[in-house]
Amino acid sequence: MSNKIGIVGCAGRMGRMLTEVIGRTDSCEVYGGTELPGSPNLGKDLGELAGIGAIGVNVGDDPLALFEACDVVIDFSVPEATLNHAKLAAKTGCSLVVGTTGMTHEQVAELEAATITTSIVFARNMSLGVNLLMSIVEQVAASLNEDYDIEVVEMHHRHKVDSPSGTALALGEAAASGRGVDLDKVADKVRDGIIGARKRGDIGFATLRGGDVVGDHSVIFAADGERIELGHRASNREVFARGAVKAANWLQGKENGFYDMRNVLGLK
Ligand SMILES: NC(=O)C1=CN([C@@H]2O[C@H](COP(=O)(O)OP(=O)(O)OC[C@H]3O[C@@H](n4cnc5c(N)ncnc54)[C@H](OP(=O)(O)O)[C@@H]3O)[C@@H](O)[C@H]2O)C=CC1
Ligand SMILES: O=C(O)C1=N[C@H](C(=O)O)C[C@H](O)C1
Repeated sequence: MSNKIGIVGCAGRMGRMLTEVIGRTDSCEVYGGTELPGSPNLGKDLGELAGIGAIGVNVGDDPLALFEACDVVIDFSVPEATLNHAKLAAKTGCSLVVGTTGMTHEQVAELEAATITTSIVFARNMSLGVNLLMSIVEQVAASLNEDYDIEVVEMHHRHKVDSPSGTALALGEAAASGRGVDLDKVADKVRDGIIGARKRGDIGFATLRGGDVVGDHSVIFAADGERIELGHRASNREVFARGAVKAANWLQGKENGFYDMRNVLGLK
């Protein structure tokens, strides 16, 4: 039976890419999509927005109706909207795939709380490559001591609003976990002016923004005399959309619970 997928934020960069990817994926269909009331895209055909031609599904502004009608909803939007959508998922029992970044620990805990009555996949990066990279970073960090300074560098397009990226933070968490420390205690995210020498054991972050860069991430382990660099570059958003659709199909028939892409990809 075809998996009925709803897309919230369906006119956004990821929303449009999702329509395209679902359109050419067997066993699922775009069943509806929403944008905020007042959006200039209300009433438009999702396929037209995605550049694949009309599919007979129009942009609405009633997320409750979407959650009631669909098997699973995919959400790449903003944290406040995602939390509202998690409540609707909990109320209706509809599954949810969340790619939204920029959420606080408290907001992620709220998302998880919704899984008492539904199933959610939450991943700050849905690509296979980045999820593999996380495992590798954890392993390398576990093998090296604090003589190796860890720095996470990311670059994204000029429209991105959150910093560091969700992926950069997830990579920092993987490094911290490998080293057996709490990222919140060692993260150094802001450097400006006479800040003094680098603190041993810190995990630093650097953010670059510009042009149409889809998403570049590097984790650098720098010691005296040598440097290891592990990285990933996304050259289009399709890698994220493919991961999200895989997660949406994987969720069919799953127990209520809070999952991530490493569950979906069988990496843990
Ligand atoms: N996990 C992953 O693999 C990836 C995560 N992301 C993350 O996904 C998020 C979205 O990215 P991107 O697509 O580039 O951003 P966009 O701004 O292009 O898209 C977000 C869309 O959501 C809409 N929106 C906002 N609030 C609501 C709401 N309450 N109901 C319905 N729609 C809403 C926006 O409308 P409007 O423009 O009118 O505000 C917009 O159309 C970001 O947090 C980004 O970091 C991105 C790529 C990959
Ligand atoms: O906003 C984006 O574009 C992206 N956001 C995610 C993040 O914050 O890590 C994932 C990807 O890098 C693209």
